[in-house]
Amino acid sequence: MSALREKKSWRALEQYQPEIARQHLRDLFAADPKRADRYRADAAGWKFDYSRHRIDDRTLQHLFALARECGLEARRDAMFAGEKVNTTEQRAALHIALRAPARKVIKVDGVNVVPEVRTVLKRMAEFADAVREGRWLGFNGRPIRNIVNIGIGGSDLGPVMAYEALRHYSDRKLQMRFVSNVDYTDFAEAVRDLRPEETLFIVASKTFTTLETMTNAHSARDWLLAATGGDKAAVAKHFVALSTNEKAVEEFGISTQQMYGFWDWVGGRYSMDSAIGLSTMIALSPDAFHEMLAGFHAMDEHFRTAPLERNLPVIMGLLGVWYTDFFNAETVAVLPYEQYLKRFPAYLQQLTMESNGKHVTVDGAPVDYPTGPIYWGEPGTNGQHSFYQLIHQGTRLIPCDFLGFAQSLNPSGRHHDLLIANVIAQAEALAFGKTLQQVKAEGVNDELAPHRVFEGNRPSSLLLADRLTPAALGSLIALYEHSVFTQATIWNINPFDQWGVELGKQLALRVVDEIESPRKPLNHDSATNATIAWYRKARRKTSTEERASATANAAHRVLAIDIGGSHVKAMLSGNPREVAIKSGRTLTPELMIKQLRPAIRAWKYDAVSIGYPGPLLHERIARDPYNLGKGWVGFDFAKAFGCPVKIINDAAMQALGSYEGGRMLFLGLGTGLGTAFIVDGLIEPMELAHLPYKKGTFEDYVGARGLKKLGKKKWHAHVFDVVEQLRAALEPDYVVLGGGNVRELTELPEGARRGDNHNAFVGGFRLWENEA
Ligand SMILES: O=P(O)(O)OC[C@H]1O[C@](O)(CO)[C@@H](O)[C@@H]1O
Repeated sequence: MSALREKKSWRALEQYQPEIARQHLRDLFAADPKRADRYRADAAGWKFDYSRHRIDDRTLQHLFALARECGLEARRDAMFAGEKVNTTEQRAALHIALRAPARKVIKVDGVNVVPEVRTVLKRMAEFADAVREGRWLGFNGRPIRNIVNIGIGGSDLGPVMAYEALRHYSDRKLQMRFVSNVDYTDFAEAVRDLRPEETLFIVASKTFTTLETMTNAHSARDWLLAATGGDKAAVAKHFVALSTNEKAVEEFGISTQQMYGFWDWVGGRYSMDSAIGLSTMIALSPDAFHEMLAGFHAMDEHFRTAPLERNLPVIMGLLGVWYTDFFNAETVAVLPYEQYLKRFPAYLQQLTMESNGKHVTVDGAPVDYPTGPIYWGEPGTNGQHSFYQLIHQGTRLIPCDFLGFAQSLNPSGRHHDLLIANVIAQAEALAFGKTLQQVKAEGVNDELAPHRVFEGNRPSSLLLADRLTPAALGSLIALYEHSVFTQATIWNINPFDQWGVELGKQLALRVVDEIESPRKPLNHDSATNATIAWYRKARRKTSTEERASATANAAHRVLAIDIGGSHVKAMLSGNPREVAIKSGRTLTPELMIKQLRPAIRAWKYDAVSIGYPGPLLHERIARDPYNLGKGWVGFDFAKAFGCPVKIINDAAMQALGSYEGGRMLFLGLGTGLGTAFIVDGLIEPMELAHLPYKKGTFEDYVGARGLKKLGKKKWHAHVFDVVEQLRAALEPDYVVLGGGNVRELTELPEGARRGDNHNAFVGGFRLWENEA
């Protein structure tokens, strides 16, 4: 049995619980007319009414004894003193230093961190003012109007919640947006109506390595550079970084002058009042940000100094332990009756669940009691019309935290009275319910009556303040932070690490590699393998469709020409019709264009791609083709077509059209042997055909001459052998066999697939895709 369960106060609580469980809140209130006054505590502008909880004085005595037995005061003092209370990472957890007044001295490893905190805040304020006053200009001299915070977890939830909560005080000339999800939709929707020249990206990441954030930051940079014509100097005007990782910030291309730092002793979910709050400061003003910090600090001081019996975070934390461990309550609902707090439950989810979702104690022993409950919620009154039914009449016990303010920030008519009436009524209904007798007394018939009964006895806290201000928000957050800490201390777990998020991250990296290297063997369990296979298939299909439609929608209309030994074929992007003319030993470039012209007269294009059956040097034809006429080297195709022309080896063009990511080897089995190798989107020029093989070269055996000379059966065997040898040498993820003679193969080597000649056109269109 764990040390916690052996504690005297824990045992006392266990023994006492049935007695309390038997009692109804109706009786507890009836027995004590002063209950509402006695179970109330105030701090930092908040009134905490906990009278509707299933407790009495004895419960509280045992709970406070438990806190003392677990060393809460000492552990709290250790945290405030900068000791390394985050034991698994050997770090202090000093978010309280982020809001400490300048005169305070708080040391980590002997160094007072408060001056550093203040220096960063000062720099943030200077920058925030420059943006707010229109002095910070974008690359073409226009002031910044849009701020996009890119971050995830603590680098997103705090900023977005604070912005929404305090929007009332924000500068409405500035558009604030928040991008967190690696789903590109998040970024696309955030910037779709923004002008790059007026947009500032704040890349918020403690580590500056988080996959989602870095992927979005790169997309943001591409988005900006597309508007600046690739002028990288613009990055300095449009990007700032909030991080502890100076090196990675510089590697990304953001200078340290544009970086606002913080420290390893600030956990992600405790970081919204560090540099991570830069977007909040820009939106609200440095003064308002400092008011918020003062609110945090007021609650910190209350937590640090108030006796446990009057200490809001302590009482709140202990009540959570009471329900989680002695009533088996699994969740807590957070229900703000204030629309501006709509993101508060989401913010709290990270704070509470990433902190206290732990299964071992600080010493690594498995816990034998439930730890952190599930937090969830929505603003009232909306929730009343969806999930409150279950809270009122369902079979689970769900303690609720109701939040409300005396004054509305947008007063109008009866709205606020109705809002507050509802929060009061909900707490009353949950606690007192409605008995069968009361229901019947209302004239409800016997059949319906049970359905109308409210059992009641459902606990809730009421957290009330005058008005939602920056200071009120700060102290509210600090209240929950310290309540989480209180619980972690009781449960003897570390609330400051989050190893639980690592495994998924590692596996995702492995899976993404397998998705992007579609021929890589899969060695997961059968379910994971099947899902990856499903997605690979879907991705192949979508990428072909997307390619077609991207090409059709691209600003460039591309004419792709595939020159072969017997035919020249052409296709226009966005138009599935293929035209062909005969080629042969007498075909010159002039003749080819002359013969093509009538067939493509109606086509409108502004770029041309040519797949050329011969060697190229620096994207120019290096030699006339073996099987065609002369005059190809140095021919001015751009002049002849009247638009830019890209020339690529014919095998490379088909390879590009067949490419689906990863390492792909392409072999074109035609008159000769065309070869191309693509790695992560880059085409590696290769002339493998002429490498020595048996008594000749690869091409001698698997080209058209080999087929004719050796006969189908032997040719077939040589194709298999060549694929095998090249695969061993180059280690591709997959092999694509294209060219006209691929149809002679009745079977394919393992891991190889048949290319489609049509892909030559797709490759030709793709050549221009990134330049549209
Ligand atoms: O700020 P970062 O380093 O990008 O991390 C973002 C978030 O990722 C986590 O580490 C969990 O994945 C959170 O704790 C953190 O808030």
